[in-house]
Amino acid sequence: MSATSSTIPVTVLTGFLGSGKTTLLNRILSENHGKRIAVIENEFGEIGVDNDLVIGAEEEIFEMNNGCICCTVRGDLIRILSNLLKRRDKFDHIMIETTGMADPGPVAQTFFMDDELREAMSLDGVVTLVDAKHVLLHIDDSDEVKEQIAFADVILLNKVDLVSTTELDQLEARIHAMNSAAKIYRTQDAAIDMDNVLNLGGFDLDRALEVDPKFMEPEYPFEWSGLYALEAGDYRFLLGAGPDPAMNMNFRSAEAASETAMRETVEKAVLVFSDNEVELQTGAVIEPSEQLSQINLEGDQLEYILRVPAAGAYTLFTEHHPDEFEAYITDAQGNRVEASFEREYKPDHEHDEDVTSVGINTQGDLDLDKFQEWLRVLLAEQGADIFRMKGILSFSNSEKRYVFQGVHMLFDGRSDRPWREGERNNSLIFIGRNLDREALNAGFNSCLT
Ligand SMILES: Nc1nc2c(ncn2[C@@H]2O[C@H](COP(=O)(O)OP(=O)(O)OP(=O)(O)O)[C@@H](O)[C@H]2O)c(=O)[nH]1
Repeated sequence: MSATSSTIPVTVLTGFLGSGKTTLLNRILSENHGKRIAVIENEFGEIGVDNDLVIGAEEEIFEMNNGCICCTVRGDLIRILSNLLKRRDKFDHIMIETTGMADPGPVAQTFFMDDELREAMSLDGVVTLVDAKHVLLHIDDSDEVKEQIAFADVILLNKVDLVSTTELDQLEARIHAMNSAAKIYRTQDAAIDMDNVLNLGGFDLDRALEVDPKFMEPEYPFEWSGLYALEAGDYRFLLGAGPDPAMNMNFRSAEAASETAMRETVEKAVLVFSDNEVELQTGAVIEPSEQLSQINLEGDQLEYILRVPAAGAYTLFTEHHPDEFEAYITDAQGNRVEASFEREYKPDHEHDEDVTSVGINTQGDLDLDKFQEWLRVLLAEQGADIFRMKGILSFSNSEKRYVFQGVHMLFDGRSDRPWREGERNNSLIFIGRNLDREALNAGFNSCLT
């Protein structure tokens, strides 16, 4: 129950060496946003060179010089923050820059640990700078880079001038697969509206959903569906070479040519995709059915026949996005037929990362005791791997929303406003390493009354 509106917001700034942290800090300190910011630098080595690079105006800069790892830093940080508190009338916001090599966890944890600090300060957000040009050199073998991404509430994909849009798209997709709750901005010289990095107000579920309406969705065995209004007759489904030698698909009839009708077929298609597939070679005829077809995609120009028995609405579900294979449909005259509605789904096989996020979105009320016990055991066993968790919960004994966030084993929550009519719901997200989606869902569900 510590976070109140009178607490001082603290932003933790992370990012690998050279990613642009100092550049961002300089902006924050020189821009006229009306906030007085105290900056704490957590520097490597004996002399904090960055101190000279930061354009300090009225802001005070404190420096921690004792290296970067874990507990020593935390002790030092608590001491500095406690000193700052004695002068709390002098500033409105605290910014902590961590070293490029550090896991931001211990720094973020500080605000959940020390009683005095919990009363006075609240973690407003973790902002992570990512060097769009160089991050790929480190992302595979640096735990720090993964942790910095996983901890972030906001990610600045910086140095966009040094890479192509395609590279940026790929990088953003990869980062997003690791931390689906973070808001990602593309920046050059860390140019960003201050409102996007300061005063994030902890975790805002609406914002997370706005970032990715799919992040709370279950994963699907297909990536795409399209609804077509077709006449009776044969259509050609044409595909070029893609990244995979074969792909599962299901062609089925729909109730009507509407988006709702397409949505209604989704659960049925999920069942079909869990069935055994029938392997088909190029030229094969596919009729609308409950059959899962595995179409062979070896070759540059492939074609399957979609045989439509009667005029009506039909849905095509494909394991991969048609764009990956430059796939499209033509009628008998060779005219391209476009889908009336399309939808993309979050795939369940995209995560090549050991760091991922698991979102849970469930109706129903939680039993407080059961939930506390579940969380206690979960964090005792896997706290080291759970970097962040955030959520809004509905407890059976309360009329108010319960908002919480945590870092590793430590977490902090509070009741906020009353639930509105029809709004009660539980939504939370875990971001971490080796997360077991099914076990988390099952464990959470077992706490419902
Ligand atoms: N091309 C390009 N260079 C940038 C951009 N942003 C920052 N830089 C440059 O990258 C270098 C590193 O930026 P810093 O802001 O010092 O990075 P840092 O994260 O503070 O670095 P460390 O303190 O070493 O961890 C500087 O020379 C910046 O001028 C950008 O968007 N594009």
